[in-house]
Amino acid sequence: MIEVKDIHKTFGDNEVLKGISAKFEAGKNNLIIGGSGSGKTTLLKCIVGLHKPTKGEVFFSGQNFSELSFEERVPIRTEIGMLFQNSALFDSMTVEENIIFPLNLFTNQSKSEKLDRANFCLERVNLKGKNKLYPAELSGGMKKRVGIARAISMQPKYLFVDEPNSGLDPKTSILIDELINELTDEYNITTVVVTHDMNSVMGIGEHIVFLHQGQKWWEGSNKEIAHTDNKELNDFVFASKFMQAAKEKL
Ligand SMILES: Nc1ncnc2c1ncn2[C@@H]1O[C@H](COP(=O)(O)OP(=O)(O)OP(=O)(O)O)[C@@H](O)[C@H]1O
Repeated sequence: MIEVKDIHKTFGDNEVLKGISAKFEAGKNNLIIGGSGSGKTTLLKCIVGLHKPTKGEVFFSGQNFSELSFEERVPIRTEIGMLFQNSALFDSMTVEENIIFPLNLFTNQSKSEKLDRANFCLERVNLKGKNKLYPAELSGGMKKRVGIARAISMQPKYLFVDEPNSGLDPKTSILIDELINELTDEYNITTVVVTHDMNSVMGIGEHIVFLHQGQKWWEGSNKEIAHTDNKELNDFVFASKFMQAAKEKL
């Protein structure tokens, strides 16, 4: 489980996060949603340590990450898998080399152990045999799946995903969501996903934190969202006529 307590983040005179507290449980898809500029990515970066919160604390399985030194954070870092926007694959490396990269950095595994792990992860994301391709030879959906394979190569306890559906067609988006959902469940991962995608919200949003103007404005599940009377959340989720019509049928 991950817990954030009273997270504030200010850039210059721009107070982006104004005291966010939330718990993200293991084995659950935890979604952070909100309008553009509401602070979603900033919150994600504060949790993983890419930003230092101006105030507040982050706990990984009860351990206060915020008060650890860079070296003391290493064991937790090795338990974190990340998939950021545009998949962030290394273009000069093959698919296999990309997946093995974290294993080279953080483990003493032999070459054949690393290869076995890469093959296992590739199979798990339905890309068996694509080892020797380069990122430029992959579609957007395949790149995301390689990104996921790399993120799970270290068997993470925590998985952070920023906009997994950006640039994907609706069908591929759903496949990526389902994959994240299955892995979360299968390995009891604490998964935190930042998303704009309403299909994801309704499809895999077991626990949703809605940010508005730097604050936690609403929290609940995809089932609860359909019946919320929170105005800002309603305006955000059911902005389109199509979503409004869908809501009326729920
Ligand atoms: N490194 C930074 N330096 C200064 N300001 C920043 C920095 N990172 C983010 N911000 C500001 O913080 C605010 C929130 O940005 P953030 O990327 O967290 O929003 P978001 O909700 O993820 O938006 P989007 O949905 O558009 O990606 C924005 O006003 C942005 O300009």
